[in-house]
Amino acid sequence: MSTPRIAITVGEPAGIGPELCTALQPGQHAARLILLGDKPLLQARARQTGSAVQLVDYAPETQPAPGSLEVLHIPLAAPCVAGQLDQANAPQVLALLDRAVAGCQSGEFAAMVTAPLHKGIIRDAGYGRFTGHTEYLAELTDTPQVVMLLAGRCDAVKPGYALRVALATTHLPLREVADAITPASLTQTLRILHADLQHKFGLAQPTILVAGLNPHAGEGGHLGREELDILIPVLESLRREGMRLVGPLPADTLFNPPVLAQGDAVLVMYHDQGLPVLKHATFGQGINLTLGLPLIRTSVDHGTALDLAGTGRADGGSLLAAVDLAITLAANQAQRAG
Ligand SMILES: NC(=O)C1=CN([C@@H]2O[C@H](COP(=O)(O)OP(=O)(O)OC[C@H]3O[C@@H](n4cnc5c(N)ncnc54)[C@H](O)[C@@H]3O)[C@@H](O)[C@H]2O)C=CC1
Ligand SMILES: NCC(=O)COP(=O)(O)O
Repeated sequence: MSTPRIAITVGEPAGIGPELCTALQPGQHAARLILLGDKPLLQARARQTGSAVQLVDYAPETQPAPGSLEVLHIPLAAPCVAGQLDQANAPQVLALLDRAVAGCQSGEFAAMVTAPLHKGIIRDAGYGRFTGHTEYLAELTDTPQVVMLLAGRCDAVKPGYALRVALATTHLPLREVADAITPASLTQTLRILHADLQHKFGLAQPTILVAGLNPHAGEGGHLGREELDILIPVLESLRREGMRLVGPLPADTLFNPPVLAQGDAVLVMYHDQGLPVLKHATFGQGINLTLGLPLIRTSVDHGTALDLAGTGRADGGSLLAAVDLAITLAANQAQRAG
């Protein structure tokens, strides 16, 4: 069997993505690592941050020399200075994703890993509907609904415990969150999460802890009706299908270790209900995985960190974890396919 190829998009050129990518050690992975980005930028950022890695041009059918990182060169539109955003380069950031997706769909790549991009500069450049990788990849692959899941090891719950936090809504203004949680969307989110806990994480009968939307999970309807009108009926209906669902639970106490220990994953209703807790517990080694896509996509748990770009001080642990997970998921998928 040939060595799997993993596409790694280097993300926002002014951020820490390029230097974290050139700090990867290809010899440590059972896969070919292909960096999708501007080659001169990657060479410059590697020099600036003290990486001696050998960057070679990607040729699909040619196995690179041991220890070298392959680069699929997609040029920037304008020169880039670390830490300084330039909307002229936004189309290139999206072109990296387009190329990675095309390669995953054709079978050229076994999986894709994304280094962080800057959502604001892409919007400033005129991509008015862009809200993040998750939504963009769903659109590119014609997937009506996907689920964002972040995960990291959290020994405070119990040794080796994997804290997995999935989101019922992703990058939405808070004002729009309640309206976005419908019986149909919540049902589909739980179906995708349940199926991927089984297939991607090997949990035969996963237990999902579901957070309420309102304070105290609505306090019996006195602090909001979404639990009574939407969450409880959806959970009851899916329980009748055999899913193990606990909740809706008040989000303020759900993340206490004894409660977390009863589940395999948490479903929160919105971005900042769950991710601050996850990042507090696991920042620097967490991963972000998009569930429900027809391809494997993992990512980092952090953003572009413009304040650190070019310094070589950014922690590469999360990118490493994302690459490792992509390789594992790709190997599992290949094994299932026979
Ligand atoms: N997967 C992605 O593409 C993600 C992109 N973002 C985007 O990144 C941009 C900046 O977001 P912020 O909220 O400022 O978050 P951020 O994660 O870029 O920075 C927050 C703080 O964490 C630090 N930090 C981040 N990554 C680090 C690392 N690897 N090692 C050490 N310290 C690190 C930064 O220096 C900063 O102090 C935004 O446009 C946001 O949308 C944010 C999260 C994920
Ligand atoms: N906070 C996680 C995050 O914003 C990741 O977004 P995405 O770009 O991976 O969709």
